[in-house]
Amino acid sequence: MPDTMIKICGLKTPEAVDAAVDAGATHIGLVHFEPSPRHVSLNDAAKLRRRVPDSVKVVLLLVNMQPAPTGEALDAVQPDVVQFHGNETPEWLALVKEKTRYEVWKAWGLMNAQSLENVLAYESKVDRVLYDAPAKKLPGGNGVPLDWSLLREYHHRIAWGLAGGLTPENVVDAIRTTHAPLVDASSGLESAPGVKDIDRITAFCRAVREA
Ligand SMILES: O=C(O)c1ccccc1NCC(=O)[C@H](O)[C@H](O)COP(=O)(O)O
Repeated sequence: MPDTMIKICGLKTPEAVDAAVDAGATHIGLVHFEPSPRHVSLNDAAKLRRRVPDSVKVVLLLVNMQPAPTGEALDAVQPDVVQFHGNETPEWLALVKEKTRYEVWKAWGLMNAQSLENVLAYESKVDRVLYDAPAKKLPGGNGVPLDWSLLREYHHRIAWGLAGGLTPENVVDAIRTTHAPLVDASSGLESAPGVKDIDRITAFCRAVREA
């Protein structure tokens, strides 16, 4: 079984980015969504992006942006992946995938078996679906686990990843329950909203490798 990919999301500082890269993250996430405590400006995201080695993918995270600002954000940051974390339609994401060079991910709030069926509207329109807990005060980054049993023995038709309330303490169980090929964590690796804890980033990556 290939190693589980690791996305550390909501990074705002060079120190946190460097720590995630050094700890073995395969993806680092930059949130451009002003209501989030992890929001980074496009200028800061571009600076952080430039310090990431080619071996690690940079994911720019957007929420319900219109086409023109989406293009401006992608041009400014030049990520490897764009993750849409709002109510973006399959048609819009298929257009982004067709017209740009970016890997396209769709975050999907997983509530029940029906929501697992509903996400199939994005099949062949995105590169990966990131299953997360349903939106709460924020569309994501809420620190709430989803029901992993929904994914036990599920036959996935779209490349996927697991997010939602993952921590160094629960990620081994999450991987063993779901066999997620990628895990994503944000608030569970923080000492305060938006403040990443370097030791927790390191512990999370170590736990994933031991799963
Ligand atoms: O992280 C945020 O603040 C955020 C805000 C708005 C939309 C998405 C956001 N995060 C996206 C992610 O991919 C998070 O890593 C994911 O939702 C898991 O977050 P957490 O439950 O805090 O680990």
